[in-house]
Amino acid sequence: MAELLKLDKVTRAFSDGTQQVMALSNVSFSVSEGETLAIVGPSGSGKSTLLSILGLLDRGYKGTYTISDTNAAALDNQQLAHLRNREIGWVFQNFNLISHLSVLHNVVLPMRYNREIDKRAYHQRALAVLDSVGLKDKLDAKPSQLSGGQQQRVAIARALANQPSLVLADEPTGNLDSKTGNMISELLMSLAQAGTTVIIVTHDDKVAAKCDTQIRLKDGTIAHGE
Ligand SMILES: Nc1ncnc2c1ncn2[C@@H]1O[C@H](COP(=O)(O)OP(=O)(O)OP(=O)(O)O)[C@@H](O)[C@H]1O
Repeated sequence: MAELLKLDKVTRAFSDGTQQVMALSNVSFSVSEGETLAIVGPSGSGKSTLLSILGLLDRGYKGTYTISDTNAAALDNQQLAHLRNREIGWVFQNFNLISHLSVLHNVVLPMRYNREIDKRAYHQRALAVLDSVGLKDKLDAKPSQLSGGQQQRVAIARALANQPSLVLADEPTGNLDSKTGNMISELLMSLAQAGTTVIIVTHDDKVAAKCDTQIRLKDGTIAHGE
């Protein structure tokens, strides 16, 4: 499979006023189209920092991040926002659905920021992704009327609305019981079979083991052979 993204010697330092914290040091790896990757490691090892860079939310790093043949550092804020909206879908631990919007309208929302999609196609596309996660019969429900697993499936449908090449999931099973978490991780794995790259930050070894590749961070570097 072709390469989707590549980090080359990515380093991210934060200053707390008196001293520098190296959140990431010289991190290099690449991920292919349709690959599933788990990022694991203890608290403070740099997982969130890495996810922010991969998600084009943080540009304060040194080194090179290339996604879809584009060097992220060469883009201005508007180009970055465009690339983010087109290429990346997010899934969070707490689902982050909009409580006053129906399931259907939560999924339509990201399309409203995508000028490449005709307004007339919104509903049809939302229906198709909701069908693919098994929630076609919950279109008018509000998030609070759904179980945690159903809410996460809506969130996955929303992440897919713009047909991204990359889905970034931050502890997607962290708020779910193990059976529901297993279903959600299987659903995320199935996205990769359709060619979407899936990167999951997780504390759950069972989720990590399902991924093609695991990266273990330790003090901001990739730990090998542990
Ligand atoms: N905005 C910031 N300012 C200062 N230091 C930061 C900032 N963001 C992260 N750090 C530091 O960088 C290091 C890595 O943090 P990060 O949040 O990436 O770890 P993590 O592996 O995601 O942790 P957790 O599992 O607890 O979420 C930590 O030492 C953290 O204190």
